Amino acid sequence: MAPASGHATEGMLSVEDHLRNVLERLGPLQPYDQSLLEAFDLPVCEDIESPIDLPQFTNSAMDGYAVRHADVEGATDDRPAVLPVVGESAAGSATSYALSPGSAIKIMTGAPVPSGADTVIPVEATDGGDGQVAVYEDRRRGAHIRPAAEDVRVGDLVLEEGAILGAREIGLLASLGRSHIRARPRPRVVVMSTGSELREPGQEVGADTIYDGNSYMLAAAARAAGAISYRVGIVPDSPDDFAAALSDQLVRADLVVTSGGVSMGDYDVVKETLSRLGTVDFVQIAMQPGKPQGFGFVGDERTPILTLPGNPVSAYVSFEVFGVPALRRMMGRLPYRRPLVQAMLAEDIASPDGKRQYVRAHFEVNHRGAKVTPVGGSGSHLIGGLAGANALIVVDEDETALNMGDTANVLVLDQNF
Ligand SMILES: Nc1nc2c(c(=O)[nH]1)N[C@H]1C(S)=C(S)[C@@H](COP(=O)(O)OP(=O)(O)OC[C@H]3O[C@@H](n4cnc5c(N)ncnc54)[C@H](O)[C@@H]3O)O[C@H]1N2
Ligand code: MOO
Repeated sequence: MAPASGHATEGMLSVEDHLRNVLERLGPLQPYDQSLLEAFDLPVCEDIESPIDLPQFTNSAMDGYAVRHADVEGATDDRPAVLPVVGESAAGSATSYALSPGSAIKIMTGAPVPSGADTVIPVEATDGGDGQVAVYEDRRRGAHIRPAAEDVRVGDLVLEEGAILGAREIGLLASLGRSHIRARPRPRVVVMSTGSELREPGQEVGADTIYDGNSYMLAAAARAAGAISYRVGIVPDSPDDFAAALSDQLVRADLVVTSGGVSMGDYDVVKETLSRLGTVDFVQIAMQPGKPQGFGFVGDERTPILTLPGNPVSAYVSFEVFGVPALRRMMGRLPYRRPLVQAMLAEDIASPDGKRQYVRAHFEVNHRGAKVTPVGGSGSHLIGGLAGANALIVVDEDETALNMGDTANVLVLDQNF
């Protein structure tokens, strides 16, 4: 075998090239009418114009009495305005009253204001009477009346295509009478871990077996990115088992994510099995961690598949760098990638030339600004250190060192974007 020669990153693709390739080959999923809550946190795929006014009808902001302002003007404790109570308007009661001069109608919060009334006197400013009411305090004309259409008018553009459906947007749509909304489906991600050394949490592990942390981590990371995820039980390092498990899963997958079996070993089952199909490219990326990667399509439906390396930190970082943008592309959610933020570096960092390094770190904002501190070691197996991090420092390909006090680019994990 020829000895390795030339630059350490010769033959490797850059992170940017691989990510571009993934994003170019994926398209957004087809939108459909989803029930409102299903569409939570998804971008809406239509402009929404209001079909109704909000408020729909002029209504009371207080429990009290609907009156004509002229009939109560100047009322005080000593000289109350006494009016006959000629009816009642309660929220949800369809009765429509007209108020004749010199009378009052009892009214509840949210109930339609009778025509002829221009002011609501809260019950606290009266004796609360039924047959007749003594009003002890004046209010300005129009007090406690919520006019029809003061908030939203029929035909107003209330949400633009692409807006994210959060609690407030969903509340508004329901208030406009929308039960369904056009949005892309949440991608269904099937996560598979390969490795004959793996065991399920809860089972016994022996001297040469380990727990399958990756499939749990990646299934959780997919959910955090807004997807639905299904975790498949451990698949041993056998091409037949892997091919069978994969083909069983395709029916429920918009994206398959595997971990393990993509490097140079004798039992690298993912690479071995999928390379034969010719539809998945296995590449080496100039990044650390996360060097061996694969992306392509499998099955009759050409389901996209991301094959991530098995080292836990490599799998996590790879999912953050390639998986999260892939899912956001499928959801039609911009921006595809987590924005970088700048922070003051609290320690020196060395980084390999020609590779982009993702350094586990702790990010905080204090009174002096944003600060980031590397945590744990750099080994790709250090899941304990990974769990202690809340950020990744991104050291560019052409940087071999960053010094304490430098401004570093940081991916702050777990933040909505
Ligand atoms: N000769 C070479 N060896 C390796 C290279 C290389 O270029 N030449 N690359 C190294 C790098 S970098 C990485 S990353 C790993 C990737 O390996 P695989 O994707 O083939 O993964 P495995 O060999 O199956 O496992 C690697 C490591 O991770 C542990 N693992 C795997 N799956 C899980 C899981 N579900 N939960 C927890 N831990 C898991 C596994 O036990 C191994 O320790 O290859 C290097 N080797
Ligand atoms: O790329 Mo591996 O991901 O360095 O451990």
